[in-house]
Amino acid sequence: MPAFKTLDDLTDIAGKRALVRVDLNVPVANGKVTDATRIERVAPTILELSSKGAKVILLAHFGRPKGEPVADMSLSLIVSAVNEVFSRKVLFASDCIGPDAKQAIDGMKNGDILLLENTRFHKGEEKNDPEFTTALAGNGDLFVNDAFSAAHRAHASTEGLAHHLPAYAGRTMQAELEALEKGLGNPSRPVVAIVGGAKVSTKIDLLQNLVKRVDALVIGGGMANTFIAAQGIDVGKSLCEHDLADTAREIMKEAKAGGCAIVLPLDGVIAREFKAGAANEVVNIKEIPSDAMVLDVGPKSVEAVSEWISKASTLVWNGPLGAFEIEPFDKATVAAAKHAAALTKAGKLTSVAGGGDTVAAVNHAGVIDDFSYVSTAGGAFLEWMEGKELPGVAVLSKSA
Ligand SMILES: Nc1ncnc2c1ncn2[C@@H]1O[C@H](COP(=O)(O)OP(=O)(O)O)[C@@H](O)[C@H]1O
Ligand SMILES: O=C(OP(=O)(O)O)[C@H](O)COP(=O)(O)O
Repeated sequence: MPAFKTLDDLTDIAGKRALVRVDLNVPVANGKVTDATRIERVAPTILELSSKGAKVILLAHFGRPKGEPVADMSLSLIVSAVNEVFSRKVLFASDCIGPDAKQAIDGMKNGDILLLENTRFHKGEEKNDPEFTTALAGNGDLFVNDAFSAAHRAHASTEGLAHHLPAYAGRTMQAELEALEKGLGNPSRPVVAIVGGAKVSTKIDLLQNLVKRVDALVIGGGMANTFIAAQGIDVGKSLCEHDLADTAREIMKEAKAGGCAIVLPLDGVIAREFKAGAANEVVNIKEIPSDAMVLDVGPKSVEAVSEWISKASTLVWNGPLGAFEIEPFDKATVAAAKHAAALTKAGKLTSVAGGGDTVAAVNHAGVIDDFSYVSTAGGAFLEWMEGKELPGVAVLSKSA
């Protein structure tokens, strides 16, 4: 467990401007937050700081807008969900630096909570640019990082700020690291990992190390399509990153050499439209029509995944097996979640799942309370599992 300062080290903060990095990158459909877990998890830190009289200024990203304002990635869309979870009125400023931010901060009273607009609307955020970081730091007297799920990013608001201001870990940051260490610090074998979802390019590299630490890697979702295509199989219009075929082949080679089983789908549920209730059918994974896309793994694959979960003593899971937000493409994810939950309840499995959408999926399956631990983090949790140093955590230790 890394040593860092926590909120317990913060005394006499009435009137101080606390810049708090949180992860509010929550799933949204039709303008509504569909899973508020990440908001709920940062509430203790924010309400504690507020009750001690700090002016609480929230920094967060939302989606991947690539350094420019994008209307449907505005954090204004989630303010009402934040108000609801905190049972408080949270103020909002339409920029995270500059005159709009300054005006809003100058108007704050002790204990107020202000959410600043998406930090990723500025190119300097992801570049960890010193000029942008200095501008952010100018709005605060201290920095609290409570965004464990973004701690694998060395961005201005997750890493840079800790070089400018006294830095502290928030309650969720602390709790996540403690829970992961307790559940997975010395995992009981066999360890089975399930990795699915859509963030193929940002997660595929970490599989290279993960296959050295687990006994089996079950691949589903968009990630699976990339591995299937890498074997020369046509995946039609499926979500797939063809330029990562070499990386996928390399991972399969390394897994084989190290004795880690790679489990890929045998069949898929295909459709021609990405929408709920779209006409669909099950096909062999080698027979995907060129005008169709795989939106879920099929029943034979679910059976195989369930068998691997049954063999596991420890399960780590990030990324849904299919497009679970649109029925009936949630079937495989729900079946796997229920199976893992039942084994956990029976005391036969330690199960840890994480990631913004994975949490939503496990919630959708109705079994979130039966998992051993559910992390808010996906990529960060897998990188932690790989044994990698997370920049957002490392900098807190250095500044302690
Ligand atoms: N076969 C698929 N085709 C398209 N999208 C998929 C497929 N399988 C999963 N997804 C999508 O992956 C997304 C979640 O991926 P990701 O962001 O990597 O997970 P997490 O947020 O849990 O880390 C979901 O929105 C889901 O719809
Ligand atoms: O949703 C997140 O990560 P996750 O999809 O791995 O759970 C975090 O907010 C990080 O987002 P990013 O992967 O765009 O840096």
